[in-house]
This record gives sequence, structure tokens and C-alpha cells, in this order.
Amino acid sequence: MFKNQKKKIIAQKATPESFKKYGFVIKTNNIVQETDKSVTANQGTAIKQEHLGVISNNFIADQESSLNIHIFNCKTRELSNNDKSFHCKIMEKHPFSSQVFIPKTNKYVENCYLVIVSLEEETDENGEHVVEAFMFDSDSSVVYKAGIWHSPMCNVQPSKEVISFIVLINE
Ligand SMILES: NC(=O)N[C@@H](O)C(=O)O
Repeated sequence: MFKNQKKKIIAQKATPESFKKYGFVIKTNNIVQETDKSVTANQGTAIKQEHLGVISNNFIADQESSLNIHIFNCKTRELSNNDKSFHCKIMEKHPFSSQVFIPKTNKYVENCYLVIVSLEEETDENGEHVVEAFMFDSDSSVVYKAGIWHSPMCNVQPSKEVISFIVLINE
């Protein structure tokens, strides 16, 4: 899988539509205005945005698993000086669970972290696996569907500050 693929990939902006075959993009600061179609909660004191994503648990019945909460404090990744590219050397996947990364930064950062993904079965005309790259802002969380190949999290924010991600995964 991914042997010696040297293709340079231009990252695209992550949106729920552009990312949907790999998982979900959940923007966490778009405080919606109340409309007649809003779903309210908490005795009308909250507007609920429903079903923005799913955390699937594909462990078989006799495999004990739990939905665990971790924090990944991600340091920034080295980017090449000339074209600010990132050399992805590792891809991983979680066959039995979605994985959610919810970033916490001190302020809004555009193009904050890089997500590199691939479907197990998608190859191009040369038989190479199709790999796509997505740029996420700091107000967006990423949900990887179970079985999606992805690079370990890439914090690429210019300030080089660590980003703490709350991570949810069944394991
Ligand atoms: N995605 C990422 O950064 N790492 C996780 O997949 C992990 O479980 O290490």
C-alpha cells in the first residue's frame, strides 16, 4: 500500500461536501441564528445542530470496546522551506472505529492542520492509491470514517504552537 508514491498533492479546503467520502467536517464556531426551522434544546436556551457526523463502532459483538477520549497535543510538522510541502511518510487506519479530532486553539487559525486521506480500494490509472489532502481551519473538527487511511495529524499552523486535539475513538 502506498509503496514509493512520490506524487505531489495540492491540499484543498476541507468542506463537508469535499470530504464526505472520507468522513465529516464539523465547524464548531458557526453559531447559527435561530430560525423557524431550528431545533432547540435545553428548554429553548440552546439551538441544536443535529447529526453532523457519526462515530461508528464496527467491533464485532464479542470484542469488548469502549468509546475512549484522548488528547493529542500535536507539535507543528516540518514543512519544506521552498514550497511549504509536507512529506507524508506514514499512513494508518482504524478498521473498527471512526476517529474524531476536535482542535482547541487560543484563536482562530486559517489553514491550521493538514489531513491526508485515502480509500482502501481507490486506485488511479497507474494502479497507485488515490491520496487526497485537505486543509482544515482551527474551527473545524475532522471525523475519519472507520477504515480510512490517514496520515498522523499534521499541525501546520504558522505560529508553530502546539494544538491540543480532543480525540474520540472506539478501541
Ligand atoms: N490520526 C492520528 O494522528 N493518530 C491516530 O490515528 C492514532 O491513533 O495515533
